[in-house]
This record gives sequence, structure tokens and C-alpha cells, in this order.
Amino acid sequence: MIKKCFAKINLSLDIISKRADGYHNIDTLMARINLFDKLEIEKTSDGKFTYDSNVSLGKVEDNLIFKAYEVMKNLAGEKATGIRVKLTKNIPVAAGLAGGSTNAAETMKALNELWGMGLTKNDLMEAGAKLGADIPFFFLERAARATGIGEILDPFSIKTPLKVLLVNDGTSIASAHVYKNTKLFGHIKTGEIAKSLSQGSWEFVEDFENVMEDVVLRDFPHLKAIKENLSNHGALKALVSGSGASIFGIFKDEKALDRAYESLKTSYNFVRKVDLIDD
Ligand SMILES: C[C@@](CO)(OP(=O)(O)O)[C@H](O)COP(=O)(O)OP(=O)(O)OC[C@H]1O[C@@H](n2ccc(N)nc2=O)[C@H](O)[C@@H]1O
Ligand SMILES: Nc1ncnc2c1ncn2[C@@H]1O[C@H](COP(=O)(O)OP(=O)(O)O)[C@@H](O)[C@H]1O
Repeated sequence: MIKKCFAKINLSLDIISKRADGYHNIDTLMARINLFDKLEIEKTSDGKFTYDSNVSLGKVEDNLIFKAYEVMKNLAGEKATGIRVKLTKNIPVAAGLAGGSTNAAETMKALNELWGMGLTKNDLMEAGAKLGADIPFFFLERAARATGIGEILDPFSIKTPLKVLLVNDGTSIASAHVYKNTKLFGHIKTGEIAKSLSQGSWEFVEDFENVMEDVVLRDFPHLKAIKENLSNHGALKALVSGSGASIFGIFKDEKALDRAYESLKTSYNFVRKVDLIDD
């Protein structure tokens, strides 16, 4: 079975409060983009987890695909089998694009089908939330306003034809570091931004904001040039996605997007025109 694991960007991201469990309540607008890892999963009769990938992600036990397998194995009981997994990674890692989370979610979807478990979307969301805050979003398969730790999902449509250029220079950033250091939050008009996007308006694009950006740009100052470059090339808005380090530019005009792409593509590791697929 082959699954496409789509990445996400956060069009806007606010923190609402710090929780007693160390996590944070957030208010964010998330949309999947047409950048994906290819995940191939097949059942085996040896009872083992066998893994192969085009990139090295460290110990297999730390891989979210393996963790998702373990969660599903516990839920599947006697229906569980060994599996062989092949991951072709295209999504930059630790980049604010939720590459690990989307891999985990698609593993869970695949095993639910391969093992005939009959779990509902809600069952999968609940099980996925225990593995990572960003995972439930990938079961929804719609753009969403995410609150709580990211697991409370309110779908919305994006009618504004946003054109997006995504840039990543290879910097990896740990989400926990950024959450811990972000001090100014709680002021983004998330509801108004979502409403305006669902009406096809451009009015609130200038209000897109990510409260984590100050910490990301303070601790990784070389990223400022990417943001500036995107703005100088006509992006209406250039913003860090999630806890970084990917930065996306929002364009209205296709030609400006093309010019920015041509100019930046040789300067950074990863420069890609992407579409939002949840509209
Ligand atoms: C910041 C966001 C925005 O979409 O995305 P990324 O930049 O990682 O893509 C997410 O909240 C990342 O979600 P995810 O990466 O699934 O987080 P988890 O694995 O559950 O948690 C990693 C660490 O981030 C912190 N964390 C995460 C989510 C949250 N609502 N509050 C937190 O404080 C905690 O310190 C936690 O130990
Ligand atoms: N299958 C996976 N793909 C990517 N990263 C993974 C995976 N499994 C575990 N990780 C780990 O998860 C962390 C976060 O990676 P990722 O999900 O790509 O980024 P982000 O949380 O910034 O969106 C990294 O430290 C990475 O090593």
C-alpha cells in the first residue's frame, strides 16, 4: 500500500496559554501543501518491523513511523502483523512542516486498512494525539483552525487563491525550544483571518502572524535574509511556518511568484512553489 504524506504550513500561529503539563494551548490555521513523502507499507509474516529510507533519521525506535506502528499494534491485538516500510522523504526534517507527524498519521491510516481494524477518524485522531500534537490534523484532510494543543480541529475552506513559495535552508529547529522561549502571544485575530480566507478575501493576509517568529529569528538570525528576500521579491507576507525553520511567502500574482522562484532557487537548499491542497 502506498500513502502520500502531505506536509503542512501554519498560515497563522498564536499561543494562548501555558498548560500545567508543559504543553501550550495554541490557536493556529493549518493547511496541507502538495509536498509529500512517499510511504510504502506491506504486511510481512515474520512479525517484525523492517524499515528503509532515502534519509537517515537516527534510531528506528525514535522514528514516528515505528511509534505509530506500536500504537496500532496494541490496538489491533491479534490482527497485527509484521510490516515492511519504505519511506521516500521529500519534506525537510524538523522544519515546521510536520514531516514526522504526517508520516505517523499515514502509517496509522495504512495499518487501519491493512489490518481491517475499522477505526473511525475520531478513533485515529484520539490515538494519534497521544503520539504528537500535530498528528490529529492529518486525519481531518481539510484546512483547519487548531486549538487546544493542536488536537481540537475546526475545519474551514480557503477560497482566497494564495500562491505560496516555500524556502528551507536546511536549519533544523526543535519545537520545544521555541515554545519554551516565546513570551509575547495571544493577540492574533485568528477568527477574522479564517473568516476572510473562507470568503475569498485578501484583506487579512497582512495580519497573518506567527508568535514564534521572534524567537526563531533571534536564535537563528541567518533566517532573516530569507524572509527579507521573499518580501523584496513581492510576497505580500513572508512567515516562518510553525517553529521553523521553513519560511513561506504568500503571493497574489503568479508572475511575481515565478520571478521570486527563479531568483531564490539557486540560493537555498530547498525552494518550491507549492499549492494549498485544502481549499
Ligand atoms: C509548533 C507546531 C505548530 O503546528 O508545529 P511544528 O513546528 O513542530 O511543525 C506544533 O505545535 C508542534 O506539534 P508536534 O511537533 O506534534 O509537537 P509534539 O511532538 O507533541 O511536542 C513536542 C514539544 O513541543 C512542545 N509543545 C508542542 C505542542 C504544543 N501545543 N505545546 C507545546 O508546548 C512541548 O514542549 C513538546 O514536548
Ligand atoms: N518519520 C519521521 N520524519 C521526520 N522526522 C521524524 C520522523 N520520526 C521522528 N522524527 C523526528 O521528529 C522531529 C521533528 O521532525 P518533523 O516532524 O520533521 O518536524 P517539525 O516538528 O518541525 O514539523 C525531528 O527531530 C525528527 O528527527
